[in-house]
Amino acid sequence: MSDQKQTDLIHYTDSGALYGKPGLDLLLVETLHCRAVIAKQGAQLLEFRASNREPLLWLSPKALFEPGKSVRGGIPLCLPWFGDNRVDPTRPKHGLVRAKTWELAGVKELPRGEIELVFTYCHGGNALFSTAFLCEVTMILGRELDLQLRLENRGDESAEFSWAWHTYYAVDDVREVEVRGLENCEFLDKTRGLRRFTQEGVLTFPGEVDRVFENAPAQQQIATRAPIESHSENCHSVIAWNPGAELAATLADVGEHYREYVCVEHGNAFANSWQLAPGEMASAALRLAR
Ligand SMILES: O=P(O)(O)OC[C@H]1O[C@H](O)[C@H](O)[C@@H](O)[C@@H]1O
Repeated sequence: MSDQKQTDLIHYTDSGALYGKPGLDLLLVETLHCRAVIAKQGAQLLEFRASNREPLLWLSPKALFEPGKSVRGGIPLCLPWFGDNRVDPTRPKHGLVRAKTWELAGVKELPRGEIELVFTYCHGGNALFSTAFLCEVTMILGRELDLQLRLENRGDESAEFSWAWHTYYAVDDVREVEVRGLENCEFLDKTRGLRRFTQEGVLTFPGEVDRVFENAPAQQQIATRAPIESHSENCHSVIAWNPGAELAATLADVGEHYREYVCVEHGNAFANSWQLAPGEMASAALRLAR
């Protein structure tokens, strides 16, 4: 692919130019198939919309674009731990990589016109997470969205990694959304001290919902106007979250907008966390379509 083509399809821009809030470097991808915006911080997809389709992702109108802080919306990647750190809860929630600047290691136009972007982040090992690791995220931006994760333990001891693609889907009203594909599955309820329950029927969001499904099925459907299909490979945990009105009012970058999204996150957390030996590599994938 020529450099010219590369610059035609990908624009290097920033959050000041796109959202009127300077702070983060962004990539804007516009092709016949789709439009996407990605922050180099966290390799975080902020927007994705297939041509003539509804936007897949929600980006908060109150989002902040501050270096070192995850942006509210799109698909932040939580890694190397999901949620509170189990050893030391004072460590940042959801791990480290969502607030770090990643390297754009590859850009390719595929034969059918999809754009493939490869981002890498290398952690050297520090007081927050002692094991060194290499993380690679590949995004294939076409009519559908394909995400792939490769994670390698580069340390000299075995370590536990828990992680999730923390996807914020755009919906008309979360109170009318149904998530299908989790019926009869057990979940840990984060709003009730992580006690275990069984999901009776489809999952709905009448108020605050924060549920961790371990050993979850590979496919879900978010039933709303213009339904969303998710298909994962080697992602055994699904986390469903919406804060509801009361909790949202305490989140400066959500507030009254909580009805506009639902999070259905895919990864490997809690009982599904990855234990990787030195030099061991693991991978997973997620395909999303609307
Ligand atoms: O506000 P954040 O750190 O991005 O976390 C947002 C949410 O992420 C996950 O869905 C967790 O299960 C929730 O407990 C958490 O509130």
